[in-house]
Amino acid sequence: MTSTQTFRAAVLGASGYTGADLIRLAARHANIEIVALIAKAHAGQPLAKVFPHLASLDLPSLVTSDEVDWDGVDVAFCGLPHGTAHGEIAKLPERVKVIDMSADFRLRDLDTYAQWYGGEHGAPHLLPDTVYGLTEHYREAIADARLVACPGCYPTAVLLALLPLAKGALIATDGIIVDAKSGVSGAGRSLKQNILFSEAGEGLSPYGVGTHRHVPEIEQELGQAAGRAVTVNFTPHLVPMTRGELCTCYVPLAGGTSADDLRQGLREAYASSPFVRVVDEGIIPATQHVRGSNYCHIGVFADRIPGRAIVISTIDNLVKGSAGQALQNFNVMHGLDETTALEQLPLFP
Ligand SMILES: NC(=O)C1=CN([C@@H]2O[C@H](COP(=O)(O)OP(=O)(O)OC[C@H]3O[C@@H](n4cnc5c(N)ncnc54)[C@H](OP(=O)(O)O)[C@@H]3O)[C@@H](O)[C@H]2O)C=CC1
Ligand SMILES: CC(=O)N[C@@H](CCC(=O)OP(=O)(O)O)C(=O)O
Repeated sequence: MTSTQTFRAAVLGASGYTGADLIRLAARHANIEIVALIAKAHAGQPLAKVFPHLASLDLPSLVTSDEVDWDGVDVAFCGLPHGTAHGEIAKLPERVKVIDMSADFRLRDLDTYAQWYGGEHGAPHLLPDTVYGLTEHYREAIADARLVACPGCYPTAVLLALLPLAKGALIATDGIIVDAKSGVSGAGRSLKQNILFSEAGEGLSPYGVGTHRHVPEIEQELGQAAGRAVTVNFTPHLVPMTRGELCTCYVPLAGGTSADDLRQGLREAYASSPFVRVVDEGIIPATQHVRGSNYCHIGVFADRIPGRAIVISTIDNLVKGSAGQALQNFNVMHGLDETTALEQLPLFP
């Protein structure tokens, strides 16, 4: 649907990577006027100083949240660290719609949240009305939501590949193994030793082995789809590239199904989803095929081990894995065509 209505948007975390990509994409959206850019350490600086690649945009300077006139804001995109976002979102007027890219509102169970994120939730009263923002699977609920919790980048790639298979009982739910890889921008822009060029370059580092906080998020959604508890073995790796994420999922087939059935099931599930492409046999998804775009490419392969298949899913962590998906949710929440301002093709090579 096309509309001429303009929505006034604030970006929290505008000096971070997800904030920057959100601004890059939203600046070309005909229905969005960016009215406030919020930061902490960088507050007071012009956007062009923090992000010279956005210098051609005529946008306000970075400010703190307290300096914003929230009466003049319709929607807030939140790219704050998890553990910070819930407190900041709780302060916003109820009439402001919120699209959160942090992890703070993704887990529905408070005990699970406390166990994996360490500490009490800052806004539990908002959780019951929060919608999980995996657009392709929650469109109707997102359309009516006030607060949307966009999935983590790894859960986005994994769940787009596996949710329809769990829902359709095409795979068994015990013994799913996910081998995941992410570019360094997934760790954000703040300084951390493990993402220094000299430590992340020319190496491949597993991390969060058996303990990564995306495990409960993936299990929450797969469990709900399957109608019973699901456990997933998930191991992420840091790869010396800037953007991109690729998840290789080793899955047990449900009795009698084949890799072809899985491919067919995914094709049917995503027949009306413009950003998910189930690639043809013979094509192997790679991060270079989706870089800079909102696409997710999924490939299905037979495994030499009888009774198993391999499903490979790839996204750009900053686009489909955060800012692009946030904008896709904005479009759904405002009755706009889902692809608005997300039409750009991947950047290759
Ligand atoms: N990077 C990625 O690929 C993805 C990230 N996410 C999630 O999105 C969120 C943002 O990530 P990312 O952009 O990478 O992070 P960055 O570290 O790049 O940016 C964080 C932003 O938050 C601001 N900020 C930090 N602390 C506070 C505070 N106490 N109050 C107000 N603002 C604060 C920073 O402002 P300043 O620098 O001015 O202090 C900065 O603008 C995180 O929750 C992350 O987990 C989700 C999916 C993918
Ligand atoms: C490479 C890297 O460090 N990646 C981040 C994931 C970023 C993300 O998408 O997830 P959240 O929104 O849940 O932070 C990590 O593993 O924590």
